[in-house]
Amino acid sequence: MKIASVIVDVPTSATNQTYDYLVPEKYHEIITPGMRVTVPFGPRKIMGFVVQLKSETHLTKLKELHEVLDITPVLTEELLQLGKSVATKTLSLYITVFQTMLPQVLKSQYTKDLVRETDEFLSPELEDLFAGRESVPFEEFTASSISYYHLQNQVEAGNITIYYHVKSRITKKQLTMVQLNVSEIRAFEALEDLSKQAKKQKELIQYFIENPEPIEQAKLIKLLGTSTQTVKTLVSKGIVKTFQQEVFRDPYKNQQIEQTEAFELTKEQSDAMRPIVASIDNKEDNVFLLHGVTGSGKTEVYLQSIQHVISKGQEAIVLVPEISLTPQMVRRFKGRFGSNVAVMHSGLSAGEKYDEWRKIQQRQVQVVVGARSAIFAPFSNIGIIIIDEEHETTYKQEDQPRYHARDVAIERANSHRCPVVLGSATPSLESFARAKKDVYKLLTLASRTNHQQMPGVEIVDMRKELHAGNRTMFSTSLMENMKACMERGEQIVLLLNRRGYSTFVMCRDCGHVSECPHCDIALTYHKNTHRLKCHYCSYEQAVPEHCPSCESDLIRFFGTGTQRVEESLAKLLPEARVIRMDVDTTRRKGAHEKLLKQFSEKQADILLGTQMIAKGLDFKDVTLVGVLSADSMLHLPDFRASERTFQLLTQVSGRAGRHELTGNVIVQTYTPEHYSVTYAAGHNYLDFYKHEMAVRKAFQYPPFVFLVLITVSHENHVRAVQVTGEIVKQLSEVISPGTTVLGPTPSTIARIKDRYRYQCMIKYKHEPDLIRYLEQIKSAYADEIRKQTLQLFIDMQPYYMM
Ligand SMILES: Nc1ncnc2c1ncn2[C@@H]1O[C@H](COP(=O)(O)OP(=O)(O)OP(=O)(O)O)[C@@H](O)[C@H]1O
Ligand SMILES: [Zn+2]
Ligand SMILES: [Zn+2]
Repeated sequence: MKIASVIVDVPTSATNQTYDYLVPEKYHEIITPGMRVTVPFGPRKIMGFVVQLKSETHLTKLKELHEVLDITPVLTEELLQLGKSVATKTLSLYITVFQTMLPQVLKSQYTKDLVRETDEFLSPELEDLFAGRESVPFEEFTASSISYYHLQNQVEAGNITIYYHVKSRITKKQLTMVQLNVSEIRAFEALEDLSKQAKKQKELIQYFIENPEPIEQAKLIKLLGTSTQTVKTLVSKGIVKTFQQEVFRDPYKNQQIEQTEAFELTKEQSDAMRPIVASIDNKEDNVFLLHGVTGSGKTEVYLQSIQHVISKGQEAIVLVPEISLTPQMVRRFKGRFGSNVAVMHSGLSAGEKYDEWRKIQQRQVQVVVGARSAIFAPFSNIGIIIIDEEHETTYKQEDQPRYHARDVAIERANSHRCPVVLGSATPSLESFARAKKDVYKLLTLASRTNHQQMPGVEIVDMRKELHAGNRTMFSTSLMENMKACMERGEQIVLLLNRRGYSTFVMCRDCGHVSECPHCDIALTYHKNTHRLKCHYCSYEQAVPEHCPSCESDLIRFFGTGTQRVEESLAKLLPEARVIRMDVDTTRRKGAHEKLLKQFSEKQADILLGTQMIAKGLDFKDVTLVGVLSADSMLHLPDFRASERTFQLLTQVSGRAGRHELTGNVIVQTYTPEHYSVTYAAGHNYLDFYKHEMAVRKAFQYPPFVFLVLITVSHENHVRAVQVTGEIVKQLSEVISPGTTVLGPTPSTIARIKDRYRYQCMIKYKHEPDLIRYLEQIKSAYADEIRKQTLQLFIDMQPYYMM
């Protein structure tokens, strides 16, 4: 008897367990944990993952599983284990985590084909099935009497692939390749045997004697000025053969990427790299924190460490924050490792993502560069995991499963016995504190590779500007510097820190602000459609002509969107050519890269943008960086507001003067004395760290404590408060004396989509049974949660307090 334990695709806590199914005879030899199956579940047939195989069960009446969907497992043993652990630690469902690990295409059932990958004789029964075709629908296979085991062998030998149809647009691209089918000696003989008239055939054979590698048929024909008929004739004579080769859609194929060579490392760089290499060689799962100022050559250390891993036949995972935002970064990895790199990010189509994933699964690449979810890349022999800009909050997923890529990286590194490298110019306080305690190993790059000075930073007090009668959003100093910079033919980066600063509509007479009728938040004005939108629930309405409250027609837009800065620039500095980069101008695929390319080709003087321009960009002619309003993020109700402000200012300052030309930064602010601003201006991470640590200690925030944020949402205001109160009470009864439970407090946005939101915060240092307590709370409200009248979000180590 063979029994499969299956996690089913029914995302509820009641079904968050394995179900046993009898494995039909025909699957006995092929079924492996990590394969997807369909199983009968109640009246339905649903998808699931096999997590275990066994020969006994305590159950008496077992149903048979319906179908095995994969011929080779889509999740490795290691990923299955990891999935379980992530689910437990984040209080998520197993099925949700498994699906997070896979590309979209594999999350549901698609029709699939068997695709022939060789002209070699397969086996009598498979030849019958293919009957001369290159691919056959999977159903034909299941209807035949061919065993799954037989098919699996052919798949593992690479003779057949299973192809999942996503949509016709995304199906696999095939190329016809031509190759010699005989030995070189036989080819010479064939050349002799051919008559004088068979000139074309002779040329073709001659070509293959000189170039034995397979070549695309279309290319060959063009190259030799020959025809398909010639190829066919030689195929029929058995001298050459053709076969189909799958081409992966390469999202970067239209870009010329120059090959780069390794730099000779500076002393600082090689000092940093030595312990990393030692860890790789000794198979130690150390976590390194590479603290390097902007432009100190962290990336080069990553590249050369990866080279070492590749040469040992191992694999590397590199995480970068939302990679589509840093095409320059991808170019650097592709430039060094060429087609040995898979790239994974949210900007790819479902088909492209699937292709990149398969390159990893089929061991066609040794390196993956990707955003957060690339941490689940199905490599089996990882030699290093790198997380660039480790302080970035995008490494934390904000919906289920609420995992942090850093934690997952450390767990995988432990399984693979390899190092993790966390790199940043502004490490998170958590990571730096761990490095100070020697939990992580600190590596430091204190100077820029070219020994360029860090750029000079001038802080401008915007209150004084206002008093002096300057009502524009540009200080006198910034204006003068921009003009001078343009006269020298150099370039400018202008940062508008828009978060918490969106454009809203206010009545000048009575101060009425247009708010969303379903959420407690001001509506955002969208200029291109001239409408007001809610960013939480997508509600929209036309801009009112009269104030809904006092009938006045003095309705005005407030806040400073990038569009307004652009308009203002056009008035004050008409000669400047401006590229605006924000969510609106980069929505289309590839737009981001196009804009950056234009800027690098000096088709513009000013690059104006939001946070997305602060990171990773490296332009040699940028000598001036202007920050329009440094403090717009400081006043967010979030204990990390100072840290984020410091990080952003440091990162954006790092864009100036990275090459021969010296750089200059102007920071405009209404709070020039704030330590985030002054330490960033002084390029002083260490003193910022000390100051901020003192603040965190005083108010008991991470890294001194761990946090859990529980958010309760209900349509009924009273019930929301009540449930939150009950949770606070229940927790207070069980927790240890050092732990604090705060609440119930209304969330920062107290209502979203007509649901009231209350929260409870736990601060703890050591609470070994916490997960169990939280699970108990979840199950206490399971009924209400299932009916969706109540929503309960539990966020371990939250990054957004809203
Ligand atoms: N050993 C070296 N010799 C010469 N140039 C180098 C060396 N290492 C790196 N560089 C160059 O120095 C510049 C800065 O390096 P890099 O971008 O890797 O720094 P970084 O620390 O990753 O910067 P940031 O955090 O600001 O993105 C790059 O143009 C890079 O090509
Ligand atoms: Zn009004
Ligand atoms: Zn809304």
